[in-house]
Amino acid sequence: FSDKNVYDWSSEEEEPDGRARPVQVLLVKDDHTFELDEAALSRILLAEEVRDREVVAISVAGAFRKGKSFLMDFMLRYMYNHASEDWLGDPEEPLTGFSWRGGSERETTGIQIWSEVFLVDKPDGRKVAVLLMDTQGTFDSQSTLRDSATVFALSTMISSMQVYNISQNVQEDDLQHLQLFTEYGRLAMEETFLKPFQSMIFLVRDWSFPYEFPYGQEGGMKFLEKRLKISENQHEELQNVRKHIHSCFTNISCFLMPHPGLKVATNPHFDGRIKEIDSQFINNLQVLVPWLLSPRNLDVKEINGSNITCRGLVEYFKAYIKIYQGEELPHPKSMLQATAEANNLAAVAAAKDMYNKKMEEVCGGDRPFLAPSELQARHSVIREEALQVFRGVKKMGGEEFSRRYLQQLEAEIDEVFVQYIKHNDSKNIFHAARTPATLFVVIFVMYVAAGITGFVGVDIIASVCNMILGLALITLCTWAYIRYSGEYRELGAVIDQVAGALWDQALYKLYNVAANHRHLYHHAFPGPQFSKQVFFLKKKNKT
Ligand SMILES: Nc1nc2c(ncn2[C@@H]2O[C@H](COP(=O)(O)OP(=O)(O)OP(=O)(O)O)[C@@H](O)[C@H]2O)c(=O)[nH]1
Ligand SMILES: [Mg+2]
Repeated sequence: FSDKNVYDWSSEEEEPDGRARPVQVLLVKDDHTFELDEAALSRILLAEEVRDREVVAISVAGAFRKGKSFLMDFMLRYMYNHASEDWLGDPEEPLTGFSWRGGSERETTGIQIWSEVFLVDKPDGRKVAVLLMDTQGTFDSQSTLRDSATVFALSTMISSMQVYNISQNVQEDDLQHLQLFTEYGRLAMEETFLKPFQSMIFLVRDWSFPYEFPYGQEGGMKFLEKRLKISENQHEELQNVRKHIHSCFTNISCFLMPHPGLKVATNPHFDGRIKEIDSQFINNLQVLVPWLLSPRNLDVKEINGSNITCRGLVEYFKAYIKIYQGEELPHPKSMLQATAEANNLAAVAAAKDMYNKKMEEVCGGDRPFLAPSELQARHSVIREEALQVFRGVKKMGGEEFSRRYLQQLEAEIDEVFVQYIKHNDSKNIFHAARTPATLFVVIFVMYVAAGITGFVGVDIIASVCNMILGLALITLCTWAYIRYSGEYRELGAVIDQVAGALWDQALYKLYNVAANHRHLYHHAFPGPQFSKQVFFLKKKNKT
C-alpha cells in the first residue's frame, strides 16, 4: 500500500472542493457484472489516519424505495454533530448526504460509502473508525435476483452491523430472502465454526400496530422474538428459515419505527427538513440513531474471531468481490424457477428409475443372454413408457421449460441402454470366446506358415513365425490365468483389446473382399429385382 498511485484520485473522482460525499465503490454494470472501484475504496480506507484503526462498518440494506438512504443521512448527521444531545440540528435544514428522493424508480445503485471515515473514541479508550455504507435496494425492476443477492450478501459480509430495512411488518418472504442472501454470502466465505456475520437489526418502517408492540427497540425485540420463534409443531420449512437466521448472526435485534407522515411519503417537494416530519418519527429517530451509533454500541468488524482494521477490510472486500465475479458460485434462482427445476429433475429421476427397473427384469445380471434385436425392441417399449411417466408427472414451469428435461431424459436413457447392450453382449458365449479364438487362429496360422516356410527353406521367416506362435501361446496362457484368478485385470483388458482389434480387422478385411466381389456374385446368379430387395430386407431385419 506504500505505492502512491493507490491514493491518487482517479480522474472521474476528481473532487475540487474536498467536501465529503458518497462514493460508489461497487458498480453493478448493465450486463449484470460487478466491478470494485479499488482506487476509490483505497483512497478512503487507506488514508493515513484511519488505515490501521479497527473498523466499524454500518450498512443498510433491503427492498428498494423504502427510505434507506434517507435514514443513512440521519446517521451522518449524528456522526457530524458528534453524538451531542441536539444532533438533529436545525429543523429547517434540508436533509443531505447519500442521495435520496421520492418517486417509484430506484435511486441508489451498487454500494456507496461515505468518503469521510469518522474516528470515534469508545468508552474503553480505543479509537475506532466508523464507515457508513448505503446499498442498492433489492428487487428493483432492473436487477436480476443474482444482482440483489450479491449486493446484499457483500454488504452483510463487509459490515459489522447490517440494518435490514423492511416495510410495515416482518413477512415470511422477508425472512426467506434474508435466508437466501445470507446463504449466498456464506458460500463465498471460508467455513468457520463461528457464526459468519455479526449484528443484524430488523428495522421495521411504518409500523402501524403500536398497540400490540410499542415503537422502539423493546417492542421490536418482543415482536421479533415472536416472529423468529422455533417450535416443535411448526412446519419444517418455517423452522429451517429461523434456524438458518439464528445460525448466521451473533446478534439479532429489531426496532419498530413509526410512519414519518404523509408529507415525507407523498410530497414531491419535501426536502427532508425535520419540521415537516411527524414528531413521533423524530422521537423514535432520536432513540434509534444513538442506539445504533453511540460509541459504546459500536461493534468492531470481526472476521473469524479477529478484529479487522480499515486496511484489512479493503483486502476482504477485494477477495469477496473476486468470488462473486467468478463463475464458481451457483446462481441464486427465483422461487418459481427453483421449484420448476426441482419438479422436472424429480420427474426425470422417477422415469429413469422405472426404465432401469424394467430393463433389469429384461436383461439384468441374473437374466440369460437376449438376442440383440429382442433387446432393442424391449428397450423401445420401455423407453416410451418411461417418457410417458415423465410426461404424466405434474410439473411447474410449463411445456417449454420441461422440454429441456425431456431431452435430457432421452439422452440419459440412451446412454444407459448402451451399457445394457454391452452387459448383454458379455453374456454371449461367443463374445467371451473371442480372445482365445483369435489367439488360436494366430497360433494355427503361424504353425502352418512356419511349416510351409521351413519346408521351402526360408528359415528366417519360419523362425519369426515360430516366435509369434510362442508369444501367442504365452499370451493365451496368461489370458486364461487372468480370467481364472481375476488378477492383473488391466493386462487382461489389453489382451482382449488387441485380440478384438485383430478380430475386427480380419472381419473387416473379409467383408471388404466380399463387398468387392459382390458384383461377380450377382453377375453369376442374376435374379428378379424384387427378390433381391426382399433378400436384403430380410438380412437387414435379422441383423
Ligand atoms: N413511508 C415511508 N417513506 C419514507 C420513510 N423514510 C423515507 N421515506 C420516503 O421514501 C422515499 C425514498 O427514500 P430513499 O431514502 O431514497 O429510499 P431508498 O430505500 O434509499 O431507495 P433506493 O435507493 O431506490 O433503494 C422518499 O420519498 C422518502 O421521503 C419511511 O419511514 N416511511
Ligand atoms: Mg437509496
